[in-house]
This record gives sequence, C-alpha cells and structure tokens, in this order.
Amino acid sequence: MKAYLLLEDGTLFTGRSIGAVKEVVSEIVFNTSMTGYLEVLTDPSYAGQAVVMTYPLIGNYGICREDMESGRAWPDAFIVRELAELASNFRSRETLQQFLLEEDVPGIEGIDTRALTKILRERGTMNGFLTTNPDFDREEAMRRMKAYQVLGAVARVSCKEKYVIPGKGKKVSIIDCGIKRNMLRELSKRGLELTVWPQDARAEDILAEKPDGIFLTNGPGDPAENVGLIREIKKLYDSEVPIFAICLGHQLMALATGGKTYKMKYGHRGGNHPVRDLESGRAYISAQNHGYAVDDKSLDPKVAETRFVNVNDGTNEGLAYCGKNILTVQFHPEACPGPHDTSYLFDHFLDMMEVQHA
Ligand SMILES: NC(=O)CC[C@H](N)C(=O)O
Repeated sequence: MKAYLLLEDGTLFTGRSIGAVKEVVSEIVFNTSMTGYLEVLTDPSYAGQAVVMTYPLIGNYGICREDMESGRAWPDAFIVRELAELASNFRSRETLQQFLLEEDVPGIEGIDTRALTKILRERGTMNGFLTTNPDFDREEAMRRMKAYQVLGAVARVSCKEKYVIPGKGKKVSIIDCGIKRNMLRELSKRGLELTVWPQDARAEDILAEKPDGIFLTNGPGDPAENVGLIREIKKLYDSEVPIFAICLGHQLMALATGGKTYKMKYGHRGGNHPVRDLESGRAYISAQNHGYAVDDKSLDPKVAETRFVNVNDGTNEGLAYCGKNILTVQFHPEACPGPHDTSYLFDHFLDMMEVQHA
C-alpha cells in the first residue's frame, strides 16, 4: 500500500506504508544512529514526534524486547529508507514490521530519507502529515500541521505511582519524566536503592524521605512547558541533597534557577555527538536526543557554570552549579544505544553523594 508524507513546507514524499495504517500529524525529527532503532522507538522522549532514521537499512537485526527502553513504543510514526524484511539475529523474536503493527505505530519506507533530512537541516524541524489516503485534503493537512504542537507529553510518559527498586547502597529519588530503562540499570548496577516518583510529585514529599541523592530524567516536549515541575525542582535545588540530571532534567534545573531554554534548529539526535568536558579538557563521544538547549548566557555565572560544550556547534551540554553538589548534562551518559564514554558520570554521582556525607 502506498503512503504519503507531506511536510509543512509543501514537500510531498511518496513511499510504501509500514506498520499500522493510521493518519498522523507530528513533529518530524531525524536520528543519525546506525543501530539502536528499538531503543529509539521505545525512548519516551520521542512522544509527540515522528522519527526519520538517516541510516538507510533499518530492522535487519529484528526485535529483542529485552532491549526496550520502556514498556512501549512512543513515536507517532517511523520513517525509513528501507525496512529489512528479514531479521537476522539469534536474539530476535519478531521483525520490526510486526513490532510496529503490535505497537500501533504507522510509518513509511522507500522515500529518500537523505533528501528529507537535508530539508530538515536547512529549514529546521517542522511538522508533517502521514497518510495512506491518496485523495487526502491538502488544505486540511496543512491546517492541522500548522496547529500541531507537542503538549503535555511529560504527564503522558511518566509513571503514575511511586515505586521502589531495592538496592543495598545509598538512596536515590528519581523524578520520572520519561525515564529510559538503561538509566535505572546504570544506577542499580552501582547498588543504589531507587525510589521512582511520578512527574507531579511534591518536593516536600521527596525530601521527607531523606534521599542521599536526587536524579532527574530525560523526557519529551518543550521543557519550559512544565511550570509546576520547575517550581518543585527549585525546592530540590534549595535543599542540600546532591542532584544529577540528564537531558530534560538538565533543562528543567536551568529553568528553575533563572536560566532560559530555546528550540534548536534541528536538534541533536544520534550516537556520535562530541562533547568537551571543560574541567579536564577531554572530548567524549556521546549519545543524544534533544531539540531544545539551555542558553548558557541566560544563567547567572554565580549560579551555574558551563561544564560541557558540544564540539560541533558550541551549544551547552552540561552545567555545574556553584556552591552546590549539582551536575546536569544535556547528553545521555547511559547511552543505549551509543558509546559508553561518559558513563563515568554515574560514578561521579556516587562520589557527589559520598562528599555530601563526609
Ligand atoms: N531526551 C530528552 O530529555 C529531550 C529533552 C527535550 N524534550 C528536548 O527535546 O530537548
């Protein structure tokens, strides 16, 4: 069956329908990872977006559900050059096509994803309309695309009830804005006891449990939209509890302390983004998935200083908070999929909690 992808700028791509047969309007973003499509599809930060994979052959090692980063697929749609029909991998239990059908994710294959990516890079991220109906109403599609915005996505992906993952070590409270399982694994493997709170948790309740550390996760959408959460995070900042935050958590902490975030032209999504740690001068290769960034200049230098920068475009990739035991990063040190270069930051979080107790 044919599928059609119309962009807000009027460009039309015609390909074949994959996955569920469903009409959607979404924000189209591209990811340059060569592998890790299952981790991408199950990363809650993609809620409200449709993902284009720039690597041309996707699905060739099938689906191994243990590799999922959350309990389900989140993107509104999946766009590839060629969907592998055969899954060649001893761990695979099904094909990507079957997975997309089961997870009710529509998609399109057989389009020039390189041309599509160039449009998004040159003109910036934009909305798109995906359909299998050849007679779709173009005006109506345009109107729906113009009106589309990712809204309320953090509440959609966060856990609804608090839960605990036992551990023998220090106690860490996590605010779940769309956590990826590999973050839980990285923290658990260091022996920590994890209490995972929903996104609408009150700072007072979290602090009442006297955690040794607080961890803020990644998550979807515009960080500035989360007004209540930002207010609670300010209270956590005011406490003396060490805090480590990744991606959306990094952006929320900056907003809570007087900083500003802005939407990037086309974001950073992939497994090879170079970041420099300004403390050591070393550059690391990192996995990333973000469309917003913190404007370093908006932060009072007495509140926070830039700790990491992106080597490609100079954007902020991390902040160290002055006089506080707080470190936040824009990239993904848990990196699944991706390089393990920056996983030392989880060990650093343990050190931050030790120092606080000393
Ligand atoms: N992975 C994330 O936490 C993404 C944060 C935010 N939604 C952004 O796009 O910038």
